[in-house]
Amino acid sequence: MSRVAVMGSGSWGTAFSMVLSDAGQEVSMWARRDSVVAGINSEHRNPDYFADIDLAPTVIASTDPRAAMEGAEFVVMAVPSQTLRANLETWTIPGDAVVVSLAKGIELGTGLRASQIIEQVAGIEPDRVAVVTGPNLAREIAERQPSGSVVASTSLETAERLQAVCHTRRFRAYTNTDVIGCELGGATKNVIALAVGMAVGLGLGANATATVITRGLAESSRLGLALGADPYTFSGLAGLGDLVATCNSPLSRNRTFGEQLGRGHSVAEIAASTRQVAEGVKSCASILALAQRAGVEMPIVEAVKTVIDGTQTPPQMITSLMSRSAKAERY
Ligand SMILES: NC(=O)c1ccc[n+]([C@@H]2O[C@H](COP(=O)([O-])OP(=O)(O)OC[C@H]3O[C@@H](n4cnc5c(N)ncnc54)[C@H](O)[C@@H]3O)[C@@H](O)[C@H]2O)c1
Ligand SMILES: O=P(O)(O)OC[C@H](O)CO
Repeated sequence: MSRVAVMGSGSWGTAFSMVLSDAGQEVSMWARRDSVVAGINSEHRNPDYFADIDLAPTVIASTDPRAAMEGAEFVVMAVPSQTLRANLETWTIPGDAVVVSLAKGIELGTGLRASQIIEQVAGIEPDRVAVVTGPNLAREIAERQPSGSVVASTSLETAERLQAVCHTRRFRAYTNTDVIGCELGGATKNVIALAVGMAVGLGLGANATATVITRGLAESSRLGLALGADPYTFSGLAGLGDLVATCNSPLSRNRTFGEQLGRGHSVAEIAASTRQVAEGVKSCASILALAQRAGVEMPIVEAVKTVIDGTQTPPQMITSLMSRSAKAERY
């Protein structure tokens, strides 16, 4: 049994805590709100996320980050990408713990992936940093539906240690050492899901959504290749797998956000209607900046950003994408 701290008690932090406890680990969660801690410790339920599903009694919670991380061999970052740096700056990671990111976004301003933020802020070597990614809609994981996932670290040994603590008969974790590709796949699929959601909200059909998904994968792979990723990662669970799950599921916050945009709601209205984060809304800008620096064309990401910025409407976005010059199909 390993002791694992999960820093963040939102959707994915809560569902991943269930995976870890199902795999036999002792889990200690950090939450910001007293009511969430009280619910987990006394009712064994998170009152704010999946309140209908029981947590194992061995899952405990605290609002004190130091107490949550005490003695942990793995510290899991389960906060949104744009808040990771500020949270990490206030935390002291214990001893030689492996730090694991669940985040799927690129930091605004720096263009850093979550693993790079962890290395930079916590001063941890890459071989002690890992990520979990793949087609893992939190609600389905919390319901213990079967899913594949990817645990990635530049150190295969670290990835295998993480695999050993979270692999279950319902959560099939595959190792990967291509952290760059795994994190880029997870971040870019959120932006592509916004575009697919817009197409759905506009009433477009399967041909349109399949085209956005496929060309979205092409531009994500192009970016990955330019930034040193293994292109095969993009045809795996962290790439195609997550893209398909997110773009096809009404459970996805990014696809849902896009769908609301397609139905004519504004970014501000949609953001105000939920407290959950659709990472693609911010990461479209940071991913586009990364692509421009690398000289990579990402027309769908660029088009999504115009809608988020309010310079195009979703129908105009579709028209502008369809009006691009004719091309050969290549990555
Ligand atoms: N929900 C999913 O299905 C899912 C699946 C895989 C990956 N992810 C990724 O995991 C990360 C976390 O997502 P989530 O779904 O748990 O998000 P969420 O919005 O449900 O929860 C975020 C958690 O972070 C905490 N937090 C700490 N500091 C914060 C701050 N400054 N602002 C906002 N929240 C703060 C919140 O209290 C909350 O507990 C994201 O990068 C997301 O893309 C989510
Ligand atoms: O709800 P979303 O859009 O943040 O997607 C959740 C997961 O990343 C799916 O794997």
